[in-house]
Amino acid sequence: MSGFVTGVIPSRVNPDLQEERDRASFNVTELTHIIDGGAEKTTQRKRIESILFGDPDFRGFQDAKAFGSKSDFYSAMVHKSTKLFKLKQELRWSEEEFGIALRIAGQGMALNLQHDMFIPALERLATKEQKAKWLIPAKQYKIIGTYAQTEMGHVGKSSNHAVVLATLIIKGKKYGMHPFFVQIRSMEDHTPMPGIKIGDIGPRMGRLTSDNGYLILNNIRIPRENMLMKNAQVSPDGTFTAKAPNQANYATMVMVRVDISQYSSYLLSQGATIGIRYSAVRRQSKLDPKEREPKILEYQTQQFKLFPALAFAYAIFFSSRSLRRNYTEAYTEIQKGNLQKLPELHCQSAGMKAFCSDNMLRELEIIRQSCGGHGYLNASGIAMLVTTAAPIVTVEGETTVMYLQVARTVSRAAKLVQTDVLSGIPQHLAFNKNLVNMVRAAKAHCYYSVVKDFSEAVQILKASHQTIKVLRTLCCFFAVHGVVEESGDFLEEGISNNTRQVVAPTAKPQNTQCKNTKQTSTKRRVRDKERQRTTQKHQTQRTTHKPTRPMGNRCRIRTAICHGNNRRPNAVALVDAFDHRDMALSSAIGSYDGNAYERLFKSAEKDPMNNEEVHQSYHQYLRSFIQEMNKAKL
Ligand SMILES: Cc1cc2nc3c(=O)[nH]c(=O)nc-3n(C[C@H](O)[C@H](O)[C@H](O)COP(=O)(O)OP(=O)(O)OC[C@H]3O[C@@H](n4cnc5c(N)ncnc54)[C@H](O)[C@@H]3O)c2cc1C
Repeated sequence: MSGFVTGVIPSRVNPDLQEERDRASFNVTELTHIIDGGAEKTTQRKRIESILFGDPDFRGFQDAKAFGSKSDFYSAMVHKSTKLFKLKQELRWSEEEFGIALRIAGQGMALNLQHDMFIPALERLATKEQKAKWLIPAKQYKIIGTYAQTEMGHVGKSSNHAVVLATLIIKGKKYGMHPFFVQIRSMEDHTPMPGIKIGDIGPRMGRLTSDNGYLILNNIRIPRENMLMKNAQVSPDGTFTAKAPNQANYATMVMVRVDISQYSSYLLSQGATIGIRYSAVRRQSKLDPKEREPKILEYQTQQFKLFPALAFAYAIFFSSRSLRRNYTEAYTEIQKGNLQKLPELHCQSAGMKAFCSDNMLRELEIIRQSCGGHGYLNASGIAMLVTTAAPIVTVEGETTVMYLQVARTVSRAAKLVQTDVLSGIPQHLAFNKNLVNMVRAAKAHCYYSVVKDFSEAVQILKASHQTIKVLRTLCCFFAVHGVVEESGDFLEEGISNNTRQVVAPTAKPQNTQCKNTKQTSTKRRVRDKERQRTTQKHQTQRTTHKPTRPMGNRCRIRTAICHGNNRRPNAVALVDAFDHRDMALSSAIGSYDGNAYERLFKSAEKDPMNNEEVHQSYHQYLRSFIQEMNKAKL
């Protein structure tokens, strides 16, 4: 009997989903181990998951997420955060274990900034003596802190201390932004310190659980010793000495950008799991009038929506893991006083932060729409992912601004600015005139880097032939997807004069695709040299060119990708490999057993609106209104 009627969720896996799993051509557990970083890391993660989801306080939050006021959410999250901090101490979790717990325990934890920014800022910016004074109490949760760089958006209700980034002025001379350690609330009763105005930033889109606040410092005197002086010092007589370039003061932001890149792949992998599992159990409309309604995953258009998202999730995963390695290496050097790699790291992390979060948000919204009406429900899990992801493109460096930082080192964009400057346009105007091209160049550069990282990761992977084959196919798909999406640029640049050149996969699915991608990137390398020579020719082509119907070709290529590579059989297995527990996904339509409708119904029943058959508003307003209308003689 259906769970709709009995209110019971079947214990069996939905046969439609099982059918997809049975088709997989590779070992899912092997890929899970690769994602976790080894079999022992999978065991470690599962142990932490069991601790967290075995605790009713963490389980109960799944419902609070769906029903409740902003204040309820915040309270639930403060409770959850403090509980997690205590667990860290009681179970003596390492930083790595705690990082896993933070990722799994949920998005938007109220006190996340303590570990995301406050402690890292003290670690990176404080002197040895300052660390003894503030870092140790922060790690013991004796003080709760935030990181306040922009005017609004940091922790408002929870924190009692802040690392404030402010302009240092000595005797009227400005020395740039520097970090200061400031007490913002009383340690006795949590009231704001004199001269401090602090509060919640107000209703916002999603993120109901996090504590975003405003902070105003009015005539606050911060003692000289409270400037975090690892990178620059001010002596009692006002002498300023810099030990490192000012960029070093943004080391915390670089670290957070690396975190965001990795977190983006995590959120997108959750979204892809929900979208693909749901599409395997949802049947709708007719393809063949004689057959039953197909799974929506059968539709090419549905594959168009979901497979790029899946490829992005894997691509960003491998690339951000490589960025993490680079960061760890560079940070070790930085700690030894060698700051040589800092500018490169700054640029890399800015580009990856923008690329990963930007694409994650776009793909999540596509997945949400691919779930039809249920994608609109909180119970789907996907709607919550979109609102969680939305501010990530803005925090720690807004996407465009980040891309522009990358563009400053992209040679083609620099040439465009240079050409304008040489023609007599003032530099700032030349810069502004080329901003759109610069962002496009930065995006292309980032896409290329992610493809490169992904393919290098697959090349050195020690795994079975089947698993490597699946990942290689996914990597090729991701590369070709980028070419297709930007086919206009490829045509314009003369890299391809007809996008049909990359349609070849239909004939020879995987190898030909890789070859074409390789050819394309080789052509890209020689593009700059050729560009000047061919400019004249292109101009002639553009004016005399017969339209090549790029949109038609674009569709054909995407069809070829989805079909030719025959990736469909592995779609469910590829998302299963992320191994998201149902508790972590918090999705009625994306659960492992695929019993979407029963879970949706059960979730709707939990809505407090359904506690009574007849809502109080009927007695208050509706009944009298209906009666009045019935009496009225019209
Ligand atoms: C949820 C959330 C949490 C946050 N947490 C913190 C926190 O803990 N600590 C903290 O200090 N801050 C925090 N912030 C603030 C956040 O860091 C900033 O909002 C972010 O850096 C963007 O800056 P902005 O709001 O000033 O946007 P703006 O810089 O004003 O951007 C607005 C628009 O102008 C464009 N623009 C700006 N500059 C340029 C340029 N040079 N060239 C071209 N276009 C440009 C942008 O592309 C964008 O389209 C948080 C914000 C949010 C939403």
